[in-house]
Amino acid sequence: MDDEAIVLAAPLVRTDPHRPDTETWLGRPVPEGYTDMIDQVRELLDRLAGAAPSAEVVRSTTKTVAELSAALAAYEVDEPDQLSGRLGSAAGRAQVAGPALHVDEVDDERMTGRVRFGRHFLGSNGVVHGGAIPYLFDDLLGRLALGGGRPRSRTAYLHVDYRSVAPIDTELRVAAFFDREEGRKHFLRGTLHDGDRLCAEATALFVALNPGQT
Ligand SMILES: CCCCC/C=C\C/C=C\C/C=C\C/C=C\CCCC(=O)SCCNC(=O)CCNC(=O)[C@H](O)C(C)(C)COP(=O)(O)OP(=O)(O)OC[C@H]1O[C@@H](n2cnc3c(N)ncnc32)[C@H](O)[C@@H]1OP(=O)(O)O
Repeated sequence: MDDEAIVLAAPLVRTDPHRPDTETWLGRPVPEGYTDMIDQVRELLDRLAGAAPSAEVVRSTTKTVAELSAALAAYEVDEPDQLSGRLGSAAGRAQVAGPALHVDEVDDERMTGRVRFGRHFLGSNGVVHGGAIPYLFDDLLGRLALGGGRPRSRTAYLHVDYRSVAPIDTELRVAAFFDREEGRKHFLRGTLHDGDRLCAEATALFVALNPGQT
């Protein structure tokens, strides 16, 4: 079984995966508090984006962040052992490059959830940066592409239509649908809503990798 199949086995049930008490990655326990640490880093990125600090605060923050980087550098691991981005049941897979996506319901053909883009993802005028939305869809649709026991696949194209602005600091709804497959080609579609208002929708092709294809 490949790594993705192992990870996805856990979240493919009706669940509220936010802040799981315990989680394992490839049979190993995830350190207690790991997702809390990721949440704090998300908060830090939001605060950083929104702050115009004094020179004194800039100096002390720079020092503190450098110390944190050094502490984590001592625990650097190779890709197979990385936790960030690999925790399928954590918000946003514990990957701060993207927003904290919470999956609420998932089956083989459909996935629904919630997402909140913080200040870190601000473009302008209180609206999410246009580049953050394809990231969200790639992640959302990529997860569903791997569902249902389907083989590993890669995004071949991702088309995003921006229908109306997506506000930051607002809980938005996401949905993903597995539309059809034609051989190795898997066609998926996704939506992002603010209440009843459609903010963006996406269509994507994921191509299943051949055995041994890297
Ligand atoms: C990143 C996550 C890592 C996870 C690690 C482990 C655990 C994590 C836990 C959970 C993970 C959960 C979810 C994952 C979340 C997100 C997923 C993100 C996925 C990505 O973000 S991944 C990076 C971006 N992605 C690329 O980096 C692709 C670069 N590219 C290629 O790697 C090749 O290009 C490939 C493989 C796509 C195809 O190559 P190939 O040689 O295998 O196959 P071929 O070219 O023959 O295409 C076969 C048929 O698809 C048609 N086709 C192909 N491309 C097309 C296009 N653009 N438009 C229209 N049709 C197209 C052909 O026309 C033919 O169609 P036909 O058979 O009908 O002729």
